[in-house]
Amino acid sequence: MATHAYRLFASTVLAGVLLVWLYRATHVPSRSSGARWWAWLGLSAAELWFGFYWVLTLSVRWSPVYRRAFPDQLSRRYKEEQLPGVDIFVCTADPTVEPPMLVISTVLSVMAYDYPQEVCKALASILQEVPSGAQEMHKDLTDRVNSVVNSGKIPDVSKYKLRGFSKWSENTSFRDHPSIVQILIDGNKRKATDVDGNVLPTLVYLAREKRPQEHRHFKAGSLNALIRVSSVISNSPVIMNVDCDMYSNNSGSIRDALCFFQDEEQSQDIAFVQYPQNFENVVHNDIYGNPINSVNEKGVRYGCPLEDVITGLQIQCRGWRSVYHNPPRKGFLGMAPTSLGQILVQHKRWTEGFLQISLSKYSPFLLGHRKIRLGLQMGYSVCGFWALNSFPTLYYVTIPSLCFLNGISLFPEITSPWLVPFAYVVVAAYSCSLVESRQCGDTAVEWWNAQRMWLFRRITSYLLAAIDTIRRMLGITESGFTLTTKVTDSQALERYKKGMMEFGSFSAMFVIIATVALLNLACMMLGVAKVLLHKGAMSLGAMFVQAVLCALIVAINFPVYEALFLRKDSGGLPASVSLISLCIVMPFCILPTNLYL
Ligand SMILES: O=c1ccn([C@@H]2O[C@H](COP(=O)(O)OP(=O)(O)O[C@H]3O[C@H](CO)[C@@H](O)[C@H](O)[C@H]3O)[C@@H](O)[C@H]2O)c(=O)[nH]1
Ligand SMILES: [Mn+2]
Repeated sequence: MATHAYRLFASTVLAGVLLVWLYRATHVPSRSSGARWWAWLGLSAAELWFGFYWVLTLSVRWSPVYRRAFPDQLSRRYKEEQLPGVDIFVCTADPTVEPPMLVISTVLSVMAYDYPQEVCKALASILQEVPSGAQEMHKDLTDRVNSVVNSGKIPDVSKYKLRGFSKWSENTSFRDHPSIVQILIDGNKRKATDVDGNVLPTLVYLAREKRPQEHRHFKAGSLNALIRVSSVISNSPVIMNVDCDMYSNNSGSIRDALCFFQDEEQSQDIAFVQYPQNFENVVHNDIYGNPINSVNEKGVRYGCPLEDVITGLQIQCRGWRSVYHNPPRKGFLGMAPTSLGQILVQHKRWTEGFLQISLSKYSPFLLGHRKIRLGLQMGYSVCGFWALNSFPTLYYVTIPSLCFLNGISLFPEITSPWLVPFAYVVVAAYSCSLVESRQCGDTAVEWWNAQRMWLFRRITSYLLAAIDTIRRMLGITESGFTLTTKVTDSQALERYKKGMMEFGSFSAMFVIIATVALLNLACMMLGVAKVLLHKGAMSLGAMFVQAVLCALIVAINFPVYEALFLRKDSGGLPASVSLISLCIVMPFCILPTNLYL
């Protein structure tokens, strides 16, 4: 029922989009109008893209599938010893941005799964650059781990017990060391139990070999190293991958996932089950509009910072299917970045990875041709083309406002019937997004914050990702994996909890954000003043849409003005950012349009 209602609604929006395109095509101003003609052309291109992109997004809403696991049925059908072995991989790459205590908590959480340990020998592998005493559950564990991290040396007592760690000698370094494998708990040899007598799973520590001249292939390299070790130690048929910042929140998740893998009808085709990325540290009315959905899966490809997506796509193209499982009790809880800079950098990495995939032979349309359904190809492309949204969005939040300032009208007048499709498309699209947010449990404020982040991401992360992808294709730069920082300083955390946006240091991304915000503020104030002074309020009719658009951009940018002018704390925008954006905005306010458009 809901699906049919959505399809009907989507058809009306499509009609609106077509009418908008029709208006653009039939009302083109004469070439002699100069600036207006150019601005019109750009706006038509932007709207053409937005319409096309909206059609792509239909694919993920057209026929949704809802899954439920019945773990009781699983227990009824399979005896404990018939259940397949499961190996759990936890990767970590850098002890400064990923504190070992965080990694240890994640490892402990996955060791606590409700799953027959004797049978499955759940292998929790830690891939870590510095040694740590992960299995020691003493009350002074934190101190000891931290002292190992700070000194970079393992105490002799551990060396004696755990000989693998002795390979961390004076001569090894972060980027240059042999493979180190240490079985911390061996479920095979003796019955390893915790203080309460519960059986513990096998726990293995692996630091893969690293040499300065060899490419590490980021997380994909880690996972493949873990797969090799696991094939020797346990050779379990099922692998589970958890990021070091994503701890288990439900001891039943393995059994839930197995319901799909063991399903009598569908299991033959199912290669991976993914759980959504949920975050624990997100506060009420989160300023950044988290959570961000991503995936966890198995099987790994190199050559792209989005190893998960490219591998998942390849698996699908080989005829396998996947399951997205989003149970009411969250399977995993992770750490969301709590500063704007971190979030934007994380999104830049994702966007760049997606665009790389879309432009390569692994593009969902090329690789997936005749192998996966069109809907799935489109679904992949929704993220695949994130980057391409940057140019039309940047255009839409600058040019109409500048034209407003200069008295150039680009939209139907307030009295024109052509205004209806524009208004309908915008109101319909945003109401739909608000309803979806509310259904996911977000508050209206969170939705509003998410719209702001949507704008920021498009004009910064997406834009820089597009530019860097072009640079990479020209051979100027190489792509990298910028780890998301998992430590936040306490003052910044306090500000986050109060719902303040964290800017802080200088960044080109902040310059773009501040410039767009300032430009719109200037256009709105000067534009309204001009209309009132010279032409009277009646003339606002021709500019109505642009005035509203400009005012909305100003409204959504409120935290930016705060950070530019009002805030005194260290999370505000640095003076250098304000200065540069002012210097960019000034000329546009003074010069007549004909000179730059
Ligand atoms: O060179 C690297 C870089 C990262 N990692 C690990 O990869 C995981 C994810 O890294 P993180 O910095 O937390 O990135 P996120 O953006 O939070 O991760 C999302 O995006 C990644 C792809 O970009 C996916 O691999 C993740 O599953 C997904 O949660 C962590 O366990 C890291 O330790 C490595 O092992 N080696
Ligand atoms: Mn992460």
